[in-house]
Amino acid sequence: MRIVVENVDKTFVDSKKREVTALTNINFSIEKEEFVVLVGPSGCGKSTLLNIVGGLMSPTSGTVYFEGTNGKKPSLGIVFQEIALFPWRSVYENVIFGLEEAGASKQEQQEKGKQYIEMVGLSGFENAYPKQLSGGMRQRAGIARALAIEPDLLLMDEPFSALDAQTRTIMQEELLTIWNRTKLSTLYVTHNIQEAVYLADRVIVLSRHPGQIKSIIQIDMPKIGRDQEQYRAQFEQYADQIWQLIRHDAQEASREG
Ligand SMILES: Nc1ncnc2c1ncn2[C@@H]1O[C@H](COP(=O)(O)OP(=O)(O)OP(=O)(O)O)[C@@H](O)[C@H]1O
Repeated sequence: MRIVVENVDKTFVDSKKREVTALTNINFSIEKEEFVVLVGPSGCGKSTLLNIVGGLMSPTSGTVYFEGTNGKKPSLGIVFQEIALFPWRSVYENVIFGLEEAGASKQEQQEKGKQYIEMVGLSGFENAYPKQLSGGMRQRAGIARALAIEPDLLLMDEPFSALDAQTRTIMQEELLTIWNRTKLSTLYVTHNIQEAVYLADRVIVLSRHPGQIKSIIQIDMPKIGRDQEQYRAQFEQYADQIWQLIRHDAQEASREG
């Protein structure tokens, strides 16, 4: 499956009835099994673009289409910064939610539920409720819920940004391990450059006012082990290249608060 974003523009009307161009002339694709990261300063339109790709919002003009679906409606797994788990459902019941909705058999629900709870490292917590979990564990449950439906495309909007730095590093590592097993086409939003270089096959750098693609950078390093000593110089080069591209916009964004 390939996802194509073609000539997408998005204009909002703000509370003072002024038009705000959030995105303009956005063109890119997500190839089968590709991990694409959208990076850019605050307000450049990352979340808007992710919502448009996920069909949660329509573009003002342009299209998003899926190739190679054999006429089937593509399925999407979505993980947001603040995972909205159902508080009245246990971890297991949250994880199988999408499978229930899709009408999967009880046996399939049990098998997939077990498989993805194990994959995110939550075995033993099946019967726990969201309020009993730490922030990192809630994100794990949310990821398992998104993965359990085995979606055609995984959309992640700053999934780890509310976590402390150590938990975040661990979750990034584990996400790569999971990705290596599932090979899901993924669109991942972050404003963190290190995270982008660590995870991406390709990084799409957005600029702001209006949000448009400034550059698309292929990360030519092995997917697993980029944090090893031998890649340190290359890693820093990519990070610096991206920082130079967004520096000016990021400074402006921080002045605007
Ligand atoms: N519903 C809305 N109505 C009006 N303007 C909006 C709306 N949603 C987003 N915008 C504007 O569109 C632009 C892009 O917003 P968006 O949230 O997509 O950016 P972002 O890159 O995800 O930002 P952040 O990193 O801060 O989350 C911003 O200027 C924002 O103010």
